[in-house]
Amino acid sequence: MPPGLTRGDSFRDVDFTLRRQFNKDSFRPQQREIILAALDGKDVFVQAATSFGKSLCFQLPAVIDRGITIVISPLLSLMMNQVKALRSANVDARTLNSNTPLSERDYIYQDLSTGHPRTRLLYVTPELCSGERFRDRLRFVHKQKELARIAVDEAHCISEWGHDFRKDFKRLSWFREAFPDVPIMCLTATANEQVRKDILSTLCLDRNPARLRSFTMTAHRPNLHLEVKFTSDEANDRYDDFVSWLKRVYDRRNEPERKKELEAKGERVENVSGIIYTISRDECETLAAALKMEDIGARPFHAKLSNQEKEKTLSRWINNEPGYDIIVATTAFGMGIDKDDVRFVVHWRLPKSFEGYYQEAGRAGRDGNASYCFLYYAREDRDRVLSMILRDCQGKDQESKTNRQARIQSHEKLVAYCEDTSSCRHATICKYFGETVVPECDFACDWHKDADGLKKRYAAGLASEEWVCTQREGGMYDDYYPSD
Ligand SMILES: Nc1ncnc2c1ncn2[C@@H]1O[C@H](COP(=O)(O)OP(=O)(O)OP(=O)(O)O)[C@@H](O)[C@H]1O
Repeated sequence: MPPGLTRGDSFRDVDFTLRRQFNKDSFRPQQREIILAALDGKDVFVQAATSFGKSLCFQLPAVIDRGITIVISPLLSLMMNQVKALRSANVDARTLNSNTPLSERDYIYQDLSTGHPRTRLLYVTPELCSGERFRDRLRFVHKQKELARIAVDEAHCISEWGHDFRKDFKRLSWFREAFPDVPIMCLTATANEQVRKDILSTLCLDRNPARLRSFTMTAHRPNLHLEVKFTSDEANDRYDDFVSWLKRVYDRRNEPERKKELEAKGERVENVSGIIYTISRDECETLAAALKMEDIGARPFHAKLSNQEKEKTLSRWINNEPGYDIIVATTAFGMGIDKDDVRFVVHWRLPKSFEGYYQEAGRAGRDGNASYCFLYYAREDRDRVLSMILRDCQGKDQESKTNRQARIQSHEKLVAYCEDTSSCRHATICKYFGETVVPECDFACDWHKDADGLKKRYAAGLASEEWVCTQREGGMYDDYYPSD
């Protein structure tokens, strides 16, 4: 905590604040330690699995400490959702981004100009942090000793070695230069050794190791049942395979005993909440329409829909309304959305990166109950995705070249994961993130469930390398849809 900032003793009880403000009974393992380190004025690095509860690690100190906490986040949807949740818990949280209405923007700047802002948490984009107007206000707040902490969420975006590199994150080094006494917390679910190093050096947290507390937890999510499903352009059997799986789930829920249980809980048979990630808008629309034709409650969700339509879809899906059981989305959907009963996540096509795959799969089972994560893998998609990556990463500067190399590597690792028929999926994931301990897998992956069956499906399901190579050389996989 910057010198001069004091806290009222009544708020120092983190358990009390957890219950009173956040309506939670107890901390999850390590949360308390992280929060106490932050309250102690340390810089804090947190790496923890999706759904661990990372946000609380900066939100709770922000409520306890005097002054304002600036939260830097890369995604508008993520910011909006967190702000909404905090405001409903009576915390004065706000966001300043390209969508913020003028009146709110004026209010926030005015609030900062007082030097003693009432806002407890201000969520901003990294781009905003480079603007002189915003920086000026923060300098003033800092002078008044009211700048409590800087929290960098999704901190892997800092590194060109990461899958989601954003150049503006690099400029966050300004915070330590401008406010050397203000603690910084950075959080991520997906970072390997190189990315971790980059985060710490960009934010200058490695300059004073005594001031830094690092919490690196396992990426393992034991309740996720991971399965790779092999397919090809020729077989084109994703749809039938998925629908027959879903109908089997519905059938089981329709059995008299089970149905009675569900009715007692006020649940519908078809209320098996899920997300299907597609790679393009067209695919998203056509798939949602096809599922709807079969009376499956699926809805499309992509950037070109109106805000009104997206909000309606989202809130009905979150509230488990009939006809809104499955969201068919393009990538990035779900980040920051706090729906805990998502029972399955399907990747209709190979995602662009290993980290992206695991982040998206991590939207499932946030309540800790068993959930399914299917990835449909075709070698043709492997080559299409690679051509997409090469097309997206054409920058000539060193940063762009490094990022291109990192993204190609991540893609290759994901392909290797899909093509692997002799290891536990969870073990491969943990190893990817640099963990040395092999995680327990209680039949929660296709290899553990049936290693022989997996090998057979692999042998039968994919197009041959020779055929894919011929197609590739003919330029068949060069054009791919834009994803948004
Ligand atoms: N101590 C706790 N007790 C109960 N629920 C908690 C606790 N801490 C966090 N949660 C809940 O866990 C859920 C996930 O938290 P959060 O969104 O912060 O996860 P995250 O670690 O940021 O995950 P991701 O990287 O997937 O976004 C939220 O619903 C949050 O309210």
